[in-house]
Amino acid sequence: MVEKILSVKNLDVSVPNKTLIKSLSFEVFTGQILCITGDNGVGKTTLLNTLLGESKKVKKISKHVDFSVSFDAIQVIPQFREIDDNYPLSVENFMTLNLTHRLSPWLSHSEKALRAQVAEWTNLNQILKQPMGKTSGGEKQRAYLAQALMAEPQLLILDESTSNLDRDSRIELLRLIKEISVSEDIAVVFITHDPELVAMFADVELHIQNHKGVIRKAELEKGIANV
Ligand SMILES: Nc1ncnc2c1ncn2[C@@H]1O[C@H](COP(=O)(O)OP(=O)(O)OP(=O)(O)O)[C@@H](O)[C@H]1O
Repeated sequence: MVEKILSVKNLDVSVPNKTLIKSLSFEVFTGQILCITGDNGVGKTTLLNTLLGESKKVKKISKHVDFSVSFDAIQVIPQFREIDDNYPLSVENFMTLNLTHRLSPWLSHSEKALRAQVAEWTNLNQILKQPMGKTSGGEKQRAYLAQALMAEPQLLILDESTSNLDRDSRIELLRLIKEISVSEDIAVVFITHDPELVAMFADVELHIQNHKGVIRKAELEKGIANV
């Protein structure tokens, strides 16, 4: 069932002494990918940080930002991070690194079952025992996605997470995310500069220009069928 996860109404996005985006309004729903686009410096990452700040507040009194989920239900996958070639942790151990509610050093049956499910979704089964340092760029981003999915999020946020990947890996990552968002009812917010990915995968595009956000529908008919 489609559910509204976030509603933003007339929000001003600012940094000290400067308003970057004025009176921004949009909504985010489960099973959908919202792409946020716009030139460098228009305020996309600042918008994201503003929203995350609101989601952390215990008393939700903002007139402008209404989350139907708590901060714990939100996972962020940032831009590609450097992992040293000698980083020894295996892909499967990396996936469970952030499980916070563990009472013992061992995984429970349900955590193992979830890890197996997530490894299948993210196409990591063949490399679970491989050290993260020996994985490719695309495999690393899928491992970050898997780590985020282990938290069973309702909202997944990707900030330029594909920018260091080659075209095939970018498309594969987004195709997986699209499938998972639909099957697991996860809302996705994807900040990107890549028009091809927007055309293929966005359900809605929020384009920021001249301090304003404009909603554009992606041309879905050009979409996944052509991949
Ligand atoms: N804490 C801060 N104090 C002052 N200015 C800031 C601060 N944080 C960001 N800025 C400025 O605000 C503007 C928007 O930055 P932001 O990173 O949100 O843009 P962006 O749209 O995500 O850009 P990019 O596509 O390059 O990542 C930039 O000019 C940046 O220098």
